[in-house]
Amino acid sequence: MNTFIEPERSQWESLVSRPTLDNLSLVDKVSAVLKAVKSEGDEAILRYTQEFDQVSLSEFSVSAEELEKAATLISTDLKNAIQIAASNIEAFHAKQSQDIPAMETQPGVSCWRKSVGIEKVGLYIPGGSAPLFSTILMLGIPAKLAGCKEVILCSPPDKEGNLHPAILFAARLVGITQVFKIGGVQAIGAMAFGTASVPKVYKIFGPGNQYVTCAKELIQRTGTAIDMPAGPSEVLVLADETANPVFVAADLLSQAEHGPDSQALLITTSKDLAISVEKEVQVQLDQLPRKDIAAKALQHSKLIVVKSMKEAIDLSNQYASEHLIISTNNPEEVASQIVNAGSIFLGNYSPESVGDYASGTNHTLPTNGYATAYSGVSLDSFVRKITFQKLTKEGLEGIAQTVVTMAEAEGLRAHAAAVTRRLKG
Ligand SMILES: NC(=O)c1ccc[n+]([C@@H]2O[C@H](COP(=O)([O-])OP(=O)(O)OC[C@H]3O[C@@H](n4cnc5c(N)ncnc54)[C@H](O)[C@@H]3O)[C@@H](O)[C@H]2O)c1
Ligand SMILES: N[C@H](CO)Cc1c[nH]c[nH+]1
Ligand SMILES: [Zn+2]
Repeated sequence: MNTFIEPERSQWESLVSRPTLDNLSLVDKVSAVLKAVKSEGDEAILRYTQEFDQVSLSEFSVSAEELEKAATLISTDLKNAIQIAASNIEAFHAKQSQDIPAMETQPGVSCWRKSVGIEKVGLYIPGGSAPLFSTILMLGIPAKLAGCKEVILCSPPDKEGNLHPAILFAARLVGITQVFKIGGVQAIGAMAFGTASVPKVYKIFGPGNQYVTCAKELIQRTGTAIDMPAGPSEVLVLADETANPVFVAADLLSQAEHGPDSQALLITTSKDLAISVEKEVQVQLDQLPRKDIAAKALQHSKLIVVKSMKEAIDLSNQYASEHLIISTNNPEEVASQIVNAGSIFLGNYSPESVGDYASGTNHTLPTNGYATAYSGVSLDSFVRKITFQKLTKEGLEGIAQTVVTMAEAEGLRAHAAAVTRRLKG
């Protein structure tokens, strides 16, 4: 890991930049794949699966037998762990439903709001460098709670042309039956445009690498909605001198191991802590099987020493991290001043990886600074909130003059007439 830095405020802008691929060539490459999937359908998917995943498939669809057999291919311990995580995620997401019962805004004017599940949704489950079956729980459980009728899933095949059995087990657990072995841009294109094998959906969910995230951003222009830009993982640890360097290093590495373009930041008021974390990261890095990936991510990760907790909070808000861990002696007080973050972990015993798997919160979160404007996935992401109103005749009489005055001021006489014609005679 790079040695710590002590920047002035004027240097902060460069600190909050992310390690992104060259945007123009990324967009060109992704657009070309999307265009081919749109015009050639399954044929283009086969070709790109060969090119990007190095596997030749004759069929993308996973059979019902394969889904059923998966339970026999993973350990009882893993099945139990997935079930405990699923139950916590379901409990937390079930609490998120937010209908507004009918209420009178003025006499005789009733308004209410109802959530209705999006009918057709597509879930992208990353699988390039690790089969992230935990993401199925994060997306499949709220989709079912929301009442989405058709839920399909795409994930990249491994070199033998298979999906990891834990992916299939988790899919079956949450009730998903349409599973496709398709990854990357071609998966996003398939779900957005529809092909002979893959149904078209109205909204696409799920995290992924920069190719996947760019494809999601581009298909929005063609009329398919997306959850949000959830790209390469990132974590920011905000710490004072009371933090434990062993825990902090472990947290930084837990996100660095996701991919070479992940980013891990420490912002601290303590130079001693920064020095200890730097040493500890090296010790722990050497013990990791994904050491090479994490080491690449650490090249653009940073240990930042600031002058005060106020500066630490300001810089953290400017960075707008996907995950923020607050390891200070007063984490609630610090958290109350955070306005930009995807998900926050308080105190010394709340490692970010607990949220990745099992505490109950969603791990599909905005990256690359989008936490300034986007929320992570929740039950809300899977519904449309339809508003309703019903007026009595007296209610319309009571509100008529307000509407007519405003409509005439906008020069929209027909709007006014839709009210007045009802009240004449
Ligand atoms: N923000 C979040 O909520 C969140 C959650 C989980 C994971 N993640 C991130 O998801 C990412 C998963 O990445 P991954 O790569 O392991 O899996 P992935 O499934 O996102 O991407 C793999 C696919 O990328 C495509 N691809 C690879 N190289 C390509 C190239 N040169 N040109 C075109 N396409 C190419 C291939 O089709 C492959 O199937 C990581 O960056 C991780 O940090 C983010
Ligand atoms: N940290 C990832 C979100 O950025 C989610 C994840 C899945 N598995 C492990 N981690
Ligand atoms: Zn993670």
